[in-house]
Amino acid sequence: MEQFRRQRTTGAWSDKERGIVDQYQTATSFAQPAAVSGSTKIKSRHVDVFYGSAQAIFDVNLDIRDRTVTAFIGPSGCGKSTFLRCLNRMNDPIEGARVEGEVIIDGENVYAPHIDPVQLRARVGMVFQKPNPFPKSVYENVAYGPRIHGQVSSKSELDDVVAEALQRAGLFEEVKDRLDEPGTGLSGGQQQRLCIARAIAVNPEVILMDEPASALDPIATAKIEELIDELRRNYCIVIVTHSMQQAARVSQRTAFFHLGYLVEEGETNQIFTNPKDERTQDYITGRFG
Ligand SMILES: Nc1ncnc2c1ncn2[C@@H]1O[C@H](COP(=O)(O)OP(=O)(O)OP(=O)(O)O)[C@@H](O)[C@H]1O
Repeated sequence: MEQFRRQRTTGAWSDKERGIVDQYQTATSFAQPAAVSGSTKIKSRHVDVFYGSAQAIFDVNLDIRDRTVTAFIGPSGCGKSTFLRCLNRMNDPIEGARVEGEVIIDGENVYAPHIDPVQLRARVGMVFQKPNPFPKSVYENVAYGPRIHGQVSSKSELDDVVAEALQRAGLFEEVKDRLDEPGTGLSGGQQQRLCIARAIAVNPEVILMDEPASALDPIATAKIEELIDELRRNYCIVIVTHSMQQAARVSQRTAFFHLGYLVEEGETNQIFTNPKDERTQDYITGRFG
């Protein structure tokens, strides 16, 4: 614990701040001891985003590691979701939205003219705040992606892909006798795990999660967090969260955004216990947000 008791670079912690930081430390149940050793999967370079004439993201340069959970935190409206959507071109369909700069995944700029956004979104899947299963069966929700992307050649192969995705999403045991029932009939937490299974089924490399547990109760949230911790063994995961405790629990790296700028990025422990920038310090200790 001693390493967490050092002074921050911008001055000594007050007792109140120290208490808050200690809470993050206690909240950190499984993510922190993990190695933060994944190679760089995604690089953003000079990314600006505009909605019409209003600029929402300013010159963001960020390296995101593979097999690591990176949390985006920051006050409401600071641009977390906007920047997350840049990573799989989900801003493209928004009228008036314009992205400048480069997002490079495995050495290739995803904004290059030859990139097909639909194929990109299979490689870089997304899970939203509100679970949004299709109005189809549990099975069809998961089978849809592999089928339209032509990734399977027979029904039995599709059955295997569906079962494996449900297993990886920690849902198979709960739904194996309900595969033909509507996905919308599952509980909120199960629906969110179904959406994660749907994302996994097309064999992505990156999973983006925009506040994936904010509509869920604490038990369902805990299951999603455990699942995220499990999934990072195989995927690059980026999660937007309003909960700093959640960021501390699930992520190994954290990026703090403020007013459209990336203020600071680093190991989650460092961001929460020894931030370099006073704005990060003020945010994590609740001075604004
Ligand atoms: N579709 C849109 N059209 C116009 N402006 C938008 C749009 N989406 C977001 N914005 C603006 O861009 C800025 C960043 O919003 P964004 O939703 O990315 O922030 P955020 O940090 O994710 O916020 P929150 O935590 O409240 O979800 C805000 O000023 C917001 O009003």
